[in-house]
Amino acid sequence: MSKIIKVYAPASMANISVGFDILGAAINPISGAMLGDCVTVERASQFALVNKGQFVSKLPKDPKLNIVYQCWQYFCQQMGQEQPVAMTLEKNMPIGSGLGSSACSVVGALVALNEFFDRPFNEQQMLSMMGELEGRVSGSVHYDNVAPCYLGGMQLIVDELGIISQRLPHFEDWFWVMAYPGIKVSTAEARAILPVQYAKHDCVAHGRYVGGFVHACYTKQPQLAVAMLQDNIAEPYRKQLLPHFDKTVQTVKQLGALASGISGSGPTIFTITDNLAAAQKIESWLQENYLQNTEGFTHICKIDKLGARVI
Ligand SMILES: Nc1ncnc2c1ncn2[C@@H]1O[C@H](COP(=O)(O)OP(=O)(O)OP(=O)(O)O)[C@@H](O)[C@H]1O
Ligand SMILES: N[C@@H](CCO)C(=O)O
Repeated sequence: MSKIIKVYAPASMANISVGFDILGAAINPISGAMLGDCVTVERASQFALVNKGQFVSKLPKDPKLNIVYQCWQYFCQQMGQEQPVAMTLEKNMPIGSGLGSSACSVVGALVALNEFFDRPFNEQQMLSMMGELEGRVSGSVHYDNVAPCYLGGMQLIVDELGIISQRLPHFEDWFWVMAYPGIKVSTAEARAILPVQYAKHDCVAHGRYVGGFVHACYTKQPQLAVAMLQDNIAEPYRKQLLPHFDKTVQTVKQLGALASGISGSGPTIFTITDNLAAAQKIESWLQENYLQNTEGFTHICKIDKLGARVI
């Protein structure tokens, strides 16, 4: 029987307000819906890529610009031999959503290829390849979508001593209400609007927030963690790209949100609560008020502990 590998790569939220480019988590809707891309690899005499899925029409028209094609090329280059395969991408994630859409395709493609060829690359080599590919489409190498999408859980990018990312403990009882309004924000553009330099007091505050959040996760202090979830690096500059962000944050707080922020570079927002009834109330309000068109959606999620997996 011929070998076929199919991999599911979950959506992720980068930054989580407090960790610009260094913190991210994979997410999983509690409804059981699969929020992520799937990539299939099988043997072929020449390379082929078939695209399908809800957001297939949003992919670049030139197939060589599809990041999945570039993943295959780069993977073969790193293996030192060109190996033709037939790949299928199920593009279920909207592009430019802040849910790590390109990361889903990159991670799905590289994990499927690595499994298909009996794992020529180890975890750190894989992560490094994923960062390189993500960097090609988003304007700079950052691991805060690819690392959680690949490894699952909440990931802190350390990138020292040969280790790119390590898992942080998270609060199991938190619900993450995700709302994608249906409009596109390009990561490269959302990066370009950020300042080149920050004032000393902002750097000090940022260090306090991210240090405090990591400490609170390890010492299981949810209240402190919530207080530390502040973004003084990206949110003040990016919120203009999102529909009435300040009013949305204010309203969901009144509905029971513990904290809210921009998922990745937006326009998806996340809202945290430890209460399912409040999560449902917030979700309904966001559906009515934050979605801008029929492509928008909401999901109540938990952190996905598994990351990319063969299905
Ligand atoms: N398979 C693919 N999936 C997603 N984007 C792709 C793919 N192939 C090529 N691209 C291109 O990569 C770019 C991805 O843009 P961008 O980084 O803004 O989206 P994103 O990954 O959805 O963002 P975010 O990480 O904030 O969710 C787009 O220009 C898109 O056309
Ligand atoms: N950390 C990246 C994530 C992009 O999805 C950014 O905020 O630009």
